[in-house]
Parts: sequence; C-alpha cells; structure tokens
Amino acid sequence: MDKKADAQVESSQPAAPHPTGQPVDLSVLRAEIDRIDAAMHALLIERSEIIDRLVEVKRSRGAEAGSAFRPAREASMMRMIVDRHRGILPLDTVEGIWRVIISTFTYVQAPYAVHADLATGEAAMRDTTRFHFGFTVPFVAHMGATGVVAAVAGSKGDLGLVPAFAAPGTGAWWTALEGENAPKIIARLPFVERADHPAGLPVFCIAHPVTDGAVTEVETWSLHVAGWTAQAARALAPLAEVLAVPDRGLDGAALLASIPVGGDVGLETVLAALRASGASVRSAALVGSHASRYTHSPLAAASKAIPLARG
Ligand SMILES: O=C(O)C(=O)C[C@]1(C(=O)O)C=C[C@@H](O)C=C1
Repeated sequence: MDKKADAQVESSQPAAPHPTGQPVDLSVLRAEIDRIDAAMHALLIERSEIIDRLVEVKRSRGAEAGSAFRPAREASMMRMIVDRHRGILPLDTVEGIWRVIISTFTYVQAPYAVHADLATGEAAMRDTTRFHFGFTVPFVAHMGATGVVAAVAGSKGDLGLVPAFAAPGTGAWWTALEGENAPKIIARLPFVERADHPAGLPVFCIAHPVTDGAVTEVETWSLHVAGWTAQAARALAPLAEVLAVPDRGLDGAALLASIPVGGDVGLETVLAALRASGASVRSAALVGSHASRYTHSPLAAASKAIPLARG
C-alpha cells in the first residue's frame, strides 16, 4: 500500500476516545503534532535571535573571544532540564536534544572543534562526543590525551575530551595543564549521571582557562609525590577521587586529585593524609575545576513527577 493510501486508511480509523468520550480522528491529532512542531521550530528560531543579542552584550562587556562555552551555566541548565522532565519521552532523548541545542548555539557564537582521545576506546568516546556536542561541531580524533591537550593549547577556543578514569597507558597528561596559561579542566561530563546513561563515559573537558562562567565546586589538583605506596593510595581513597601514574623515579607518582570545595576534606587534608602514609609531596598545582557530580535518580524523579492519587 502506498503511503498516501496508508495514511487515509489510518486516519479513517477513529483514534482513542477523547476524555470527553468523543472519538478523535488521527488527522486531528496529527494537526496538533504539526502545530506543536511548528511552535517548537519557531521557538528555536526565537532562541537564535536571543543568542544574537547575548553575543552583542558579551562583546560590549569585553568577554573573551575564544570560546562561548560557559561551564557553570551549562551544568545548571542540564540539571534543570533533567529535573523538570516528565512523560513518556525518554530522558536520554531530552538530554541529547538539549546537549545538541546548547553545543550548537555555543558553536554559532564562536566556532570551535572538539578534540577527543580515542585511545581508551573509539566507539565509546565518539558516542560521548557526539552526544554532548552533536554533529555540527567538528570532531577531531587523537590517540592519547597528550595530543588532545596540545591541540587545545594551540587553538583559539577548542575543547578537548579526555577520560576521567585510569586506563593503561594514558600517562600523566594533566601535568601539561600546570602552567598559568596552559589549558585547564573546565567541566566533567556527563553533567547529569545515571545508571545506563547512553553516553555515560566519564570525561574531563579541557579548554583555555575560563575567566567568565567557571564553576569551582570541585577543584582538580596535579600532585607530584615521592613514596607512593599501596598504603598511600588507601589513605587517599576515602578522601578524593584520584588518578595515579608512575612518575620520576622508582616510587614517584603523578596524581590528579578531584577535591570538592567547601566540604570537610580540602587540599590540606589530602596532603596531610599523604604525608601520614609516608609519602612526600613535591608539588601541588591547581589544574582546573568543574561542577559537582550530579546524579539523577529515576525513582526520586518519578515520585516527584507523578502526583499521588487522592482519596
Ligand atoms: O548563556 C550563555 O552565556 C550562552 O552563551 C548561551 C548558551 C545556550 O545556548 O544556552 C550557550 C553556550 C553556553 O555554554 C551556555 C549557554
């Protein structure tokens, strides 16, 4: 059956009855869908116009020309979007749609590329990059985080994605972030974590230091220690998330420690724990910051979204 005939047969079938008891024709519902699609499209066009005005305001305030990415704003938008969602459209879809909207509006303000380290697994890193940045933003593949950091350092406003987990052979790439003008960690993705996230690979997003819109809920510190032992690793485990790789000499290690700001544990606590375990700390450099990890729980959301039956 051709599509037109198919549509006619379908639309001649009465759809599920309306709550008033009257059957509703499919064509009526499709007209509603067209109306909603047109309204959504018009809103996106209106959003573009607001972005034009936002660019003017940023320019008039002398904002940096490099990148339009504002980590604090994006983290808070993604939390709001996920928290208000309800209905049968999967959350993964909603999050993906807004990641593409926001990343593309970032791109139209100031073009950038995303450099990604594929060394720990090409498929997962590609999925993650496309989920968070869409297909309009150019994707540049690298084999190793060091190449990603170098590419970001040499660019005007590009972003880099590197694994936020320990993987064999990754090396202490974060030591290249130590200089004052070197790139820094500015975000950790996904902004909203949950079980079965379709692009759940934990990655750090790297960029030139952000002076406008940085978020400092978690600081990332590059530490060089001597006397790195299993005991030292155990002492740090409850205090901070740590990536560690061998560095300079037999028992030396380069660490990347993520330490929440304003909590019970600060950099001093971490350094004291290292010293108490017999390690000595040769240097500590702040190499970035990002929003706190934010976890979405479907059960908590469901109990919030579905009103309890009364009576
Ligand atoms: O709020 C801004 O500063 C914007 O540039 C707008 C916008 C968006 O599209 O909503 C785009 C890029 C930023 O990373 C954050 C948000």
